[in-house]
Amino acid sequence: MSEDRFQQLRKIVPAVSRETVEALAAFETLFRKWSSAINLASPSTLPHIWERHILDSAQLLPLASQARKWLDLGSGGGFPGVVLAILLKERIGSSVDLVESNGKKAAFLRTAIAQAGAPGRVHAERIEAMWERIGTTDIVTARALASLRDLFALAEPWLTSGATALFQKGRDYRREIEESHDDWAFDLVEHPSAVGKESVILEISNLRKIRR
Ligand SMILES: C[S@@+](CC[C@H](N)C(=O)[O-])C[C@H]1O[C@@H](n2cnc3c(N)ncnc32)[C@H](O)[C@@H]1O
Repeated sequence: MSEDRFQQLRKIVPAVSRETVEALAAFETLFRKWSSAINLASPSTLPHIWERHILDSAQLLPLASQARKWLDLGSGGGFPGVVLAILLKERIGSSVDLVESNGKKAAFLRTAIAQAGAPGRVHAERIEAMWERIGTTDIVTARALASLRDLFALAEPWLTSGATALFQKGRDYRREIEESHDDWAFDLVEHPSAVGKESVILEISNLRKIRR
């Protein structure tokens, strides 16, 4: 493991151990191996997995330092869900539920979680069917899954039951916020991304549906 990577991650997650950085590097290797067989990420991002995907996912952890129960919707190749599960191994009593309806991707997620011995459970199901199975949670994450408005519809049961959302969003995020206000009211904190210049993490709590 390179010292550079260890220091980069320490800037984002200050208490991270060398063992955890090694587990993340092993996840990156597994990701590359499976990417040649199934489509896990856009090929243009493959040379930059560490920065574009792993650090981008890791930056969510310090925003919820007390959270124990995490839920990642549409986990795809494991961002941010697998990265968070690997980091949460150091936080006793924490876990991540990962929901991914694509069977091949879910098989990859299970392999990655098992390889790392991370506290994650993979559900090869549709998000819409998961509320009763998973129940309340502290944090809901989702990256590159849907517009904010559609994310609210998918995550409504959790976000109206006390969970906080941490949604990574790109440069169009202001338009998405505006559009979502047609149907939803919520408390919002905008965090600048530590990784992408024009990106943000939207911390959303107290979601309410507007009844007209
Ligand atoms: C564009 S990918 C993003 C994956 C990952 N979060 C990332 O940032 O790399 C969206 C993923 O969500 C999954 N997905 C979309 N709609 C879903 C649903 N309703 N239930 C479960 N998974 C869903 C897709 O199969 C796909 O793997």
